[in-house]
Amino acid sequence: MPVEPLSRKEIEDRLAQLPGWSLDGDRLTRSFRLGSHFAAAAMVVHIARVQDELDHHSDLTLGYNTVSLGVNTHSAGGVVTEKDFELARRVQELAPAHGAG
Ligand SMILES: C[C@H](O)[C@H](O)[C@H]1CNC2=NC(N)=NC(=O)C2=N1
Repeated sequence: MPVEPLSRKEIEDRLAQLPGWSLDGDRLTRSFRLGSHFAAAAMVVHIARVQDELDHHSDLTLGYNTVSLGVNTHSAGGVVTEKDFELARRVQELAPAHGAG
């Protein structure tokens, strides 16, 4: 089933439930700060597993004590869809276990 682009209002309504996430152009983005570089690397692996499960993948960047994501839906023309929010919610759920804020 094709995924449809979300309207600006639909995106803003969903962002209101996702602290720390924002719309940067046509991508949902968020950065997390962690207690160590190794903790950040572990969170990247955890996110990678979820992304494979969802078959939906962000640009996922490991920095010094940071993890950053940017995601949109290529198959919908590189815009934000419900699939991006599904991934963002899953990342929000796993973040506390990594001490990520
Ligand atoms: C074949 C596979 O389902 C597609 O390439 C998936 C994989 N992961 C994806 N990730 C993202 N962010 N957008 C997509 O359109 C997408 N498509």
